[in-house]
Amino acid sequence: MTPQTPSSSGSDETKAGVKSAEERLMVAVRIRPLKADEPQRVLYASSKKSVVIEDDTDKNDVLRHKRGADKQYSFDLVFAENSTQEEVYEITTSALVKDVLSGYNATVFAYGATGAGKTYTMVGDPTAPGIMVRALNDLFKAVKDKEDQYSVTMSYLELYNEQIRDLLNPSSGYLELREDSRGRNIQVAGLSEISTTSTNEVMLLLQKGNKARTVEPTAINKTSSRSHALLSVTVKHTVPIDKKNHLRMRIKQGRLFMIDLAGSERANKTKSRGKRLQEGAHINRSLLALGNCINALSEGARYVNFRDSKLTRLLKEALSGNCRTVMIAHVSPSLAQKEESRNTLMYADRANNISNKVERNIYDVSYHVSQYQTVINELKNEISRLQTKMVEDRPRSAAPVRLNTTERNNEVRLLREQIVATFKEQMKLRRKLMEIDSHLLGLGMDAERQHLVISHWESRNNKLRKSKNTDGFRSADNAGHETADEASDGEVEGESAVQQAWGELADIEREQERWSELRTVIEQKLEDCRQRGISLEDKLPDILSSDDEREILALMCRVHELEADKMALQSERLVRQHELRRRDLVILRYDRQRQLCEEIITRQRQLMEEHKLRLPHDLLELYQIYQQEIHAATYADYSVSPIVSPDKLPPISKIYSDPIFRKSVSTIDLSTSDGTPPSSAESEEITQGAANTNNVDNLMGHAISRPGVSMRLPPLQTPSPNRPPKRTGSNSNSITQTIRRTVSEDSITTSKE
Ligand SMILES: Nc1ncnc2c1ncn2[C@@H]1O[C@H](COP(=O)(O)OP(=O)(O)OP(=O)(O)O)[C@@H](O)[C@H]1O
Repeated sequence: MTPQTPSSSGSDETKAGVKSAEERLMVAVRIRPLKADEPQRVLYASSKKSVVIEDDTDKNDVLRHKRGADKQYSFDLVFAENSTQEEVYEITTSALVKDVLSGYNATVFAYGATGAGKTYTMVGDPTAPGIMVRALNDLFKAVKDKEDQYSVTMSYLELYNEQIRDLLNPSSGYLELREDSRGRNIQVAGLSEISTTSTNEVMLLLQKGNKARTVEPTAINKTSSRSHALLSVTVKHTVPIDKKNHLRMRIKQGRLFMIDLAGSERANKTKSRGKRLQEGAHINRSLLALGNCINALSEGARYVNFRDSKLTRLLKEALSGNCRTVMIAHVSPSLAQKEESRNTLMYADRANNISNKVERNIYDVSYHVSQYQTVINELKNEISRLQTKMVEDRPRSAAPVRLNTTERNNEVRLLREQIVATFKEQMKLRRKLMEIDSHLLGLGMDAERQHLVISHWESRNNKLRKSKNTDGFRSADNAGHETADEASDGEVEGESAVQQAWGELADIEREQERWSELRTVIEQKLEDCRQRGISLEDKLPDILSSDDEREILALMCRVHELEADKMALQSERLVRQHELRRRDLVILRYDRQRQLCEEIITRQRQLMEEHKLRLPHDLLELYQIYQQEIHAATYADYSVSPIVSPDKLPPISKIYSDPIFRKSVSTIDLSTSDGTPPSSAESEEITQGAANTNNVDNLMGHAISRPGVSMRLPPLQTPSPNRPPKRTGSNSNSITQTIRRTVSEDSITTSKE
């Protein structure tokens, strides 16, 4: 077992995929400075790796003093009182950021008693930013200008009184924690995952999240965090598999968790009463559950109960899964907090024994291509085995001599047929395995989709419940009742959608089990078939001369080579299809973004008009350029891209009414898609719409034509909040599903070839 170093990123990828290594959780201790009102220092860093708690018994009381003694604790790192924020970040976390960029999961969490300095380390203040700010800064610096390769998403939640709240969208109410039946795949239903590549935006989000945290004064800390805060950043890096061939892509995905735990506390010390007392009980309960897990893990227990609290369920991956983890234990040097500091150090000492299996998360996008590659490799191995046999001079029996020519020829023909038949069967079984793998992959994706459906409806229901409660407080006018009724309808709908999704998830899991069993059976059949082929080859020396045998083996080599070439071609074709579909998806996404921009611009213009705002000249110019661009794109795309329907490229409708754009309106050809002129009603619609300067929305729905292209501008497809998702999910779901099915059909088609 390697002790975990925070600088462990590197190239450890193996041919088969990814190498995993056992790494010990790194434990660092940070001592905060003594405050002016604190009486006496009893704790200090005795070296860069050790802390001492002094014996504070009265030195004149010899007997008691003898019994007590200074106690030293050792850790991976100790940060003394004068350590800076930068030092702490650089030594504990900066390397984790690099790890996350190369596809590892990592967690850094701050533990300690109330007022010991956890929030200072994790969040800091504007003059001394903490780990969260610095890590996000470094991450975004690393991916800057590489938006085509990296995508970054972030979420921030707080666990307060065993309830989860989205700190980036605090109004969404309490969120549910979900996991599959085997306690894996832990997800927070409905948590916002914000995608951004802008450092400024992310800093604003972080500030917003920190402001939304539950903070209350206690006797020990004026700004005591009463909740555990979990910030998660996921970085997805898409790179070509080999430099020459940019069609095959690979995804590395790393996730960094940064956690500021609430402080462990003693009610009498924090002078907590009422609500504070209840909070404290929750905080302590979850920290106790965490402590139990740490104890069990450090003792190497086979079963660790993570289910006792939401905190431990959320930290399960960080503590026992595929994750590099750093714990920063915080202590105060003050005599007043000696007991808390001792407990923290003991807790941290235990955590020092925990180890995790860490591996890089690399997913081949062209999964099916890798399946082909596996079969090609197997064929190549067979070829080299046959070639070795060809050069071997194997002992021969006298049988060939005893047979006459016809008998020998018949025998040779029969053997050749049998060998070819077993080879064909092997190929059939290999393809069957590929189909099963594709199906299992599809089932995995289906399961993920069901989790998404559940998350979606859970969060919606939370919102509905919240709005219903708010309505309950309002005056009992009709409108209020209607909204409440709608909310409960929506809730019922949501509940049944969630139930259906859980049902489907259970079906999928059963299906996964069935197919996995089938896979094992086919794998065994393939092995039997291979052995049969080998034993047939072994019969060759008994009936054939060495030249005849070589001829048959050479023939077999050729058959294998041809099959391998065929597979290579099929995989190449698949790669191209993949790439085309991927590009289609990108185009669809851009088109969606463009439609949204369209709507935003149009609405903004409407507002400007309503408020009679004069548009600056340069903005008008920009509109004009935009419209020209849209026209140019329409002409260019119409001929080459069948995916982007030309009727999704409308100009800004309101622009037609602007004097500056009148000219371009007048050039619009009012013909329909089939080349025939529009009906008079249609022409009228267009003319009236264009002339109506006050009603932009009218225009958004009207038919506008360009040379050879008729368009009825589609409304933006805002999903109806009350409509349950279809079984195939949202648009993007169905796209994913289509892709999976098609790919899976590809392998099935090729298997029939
Ligand atoms: N290393 C440090 N240098 C300077 N000031 C510090 C340091 N650590 C903590 N402080 C100060 O001590 C006070 C308490 O720190 P902080 O709020 O971070 O504690 P905490 O462990 O997060 O407490 P709680 O669990 O109650 O939220 C704050 O005023 C903070 O600025």
